[in-house]
Amino acid sequence: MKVGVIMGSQSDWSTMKNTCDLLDQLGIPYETRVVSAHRTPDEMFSYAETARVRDIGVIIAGAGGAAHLPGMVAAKTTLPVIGVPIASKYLKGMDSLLSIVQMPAGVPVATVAIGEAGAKNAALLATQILAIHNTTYQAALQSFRAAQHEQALESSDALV
Ligand SMILES: Nc1c(C(=O)O)ncn1[C@@H]1O[C@H](COP(=O)(O)O)[C@@H](O)[C@H]1O
Repeated sequence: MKVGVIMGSQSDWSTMKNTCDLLDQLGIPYETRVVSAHRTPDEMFSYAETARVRDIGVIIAGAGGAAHLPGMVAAKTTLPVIGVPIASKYLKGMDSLLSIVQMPAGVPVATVAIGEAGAKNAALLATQILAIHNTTYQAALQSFRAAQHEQALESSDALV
């Protein structure tokens, strides 16, 4: 089972690369695609409708501005969808965040923080979902946490 990483535009890649780099680090298979509710609506529906049979277990959707992509994908699949708000030029991603997070009851999108931190947490959340029944992924997450723990302690030592 893999993660589907999609984004509304190629211009989102500098943020969404953080998701893919972390999935690589954790050893999680994924595919990437530019799909847009606005610019390629038919392809977006087809992506969402076929995701499960193509062995995708979780979808991570990054979008900026009027960020309809995560919600529209969520409307067409019962796979979990994690939305990453991209930092937009004029409104700094507040538009993206509110577009993604304020879903009506019945069609959830798990929304993470704006930008790089959110993109990384999306990868971790997706891995945690896939790890429910996968002990290899559980071990990868434990190693990640252990390394993070060491790094935090070391950064504290470096303050002197
Ligand atoms: N929010 C969406 C959707 C969508 O929601 O379907 N499609 C493109 N976009 C967003 O438009 C922004 C500007 O895109 P361009 O840089 O291509 O003009 C991007 O952040 C993209 O996610």
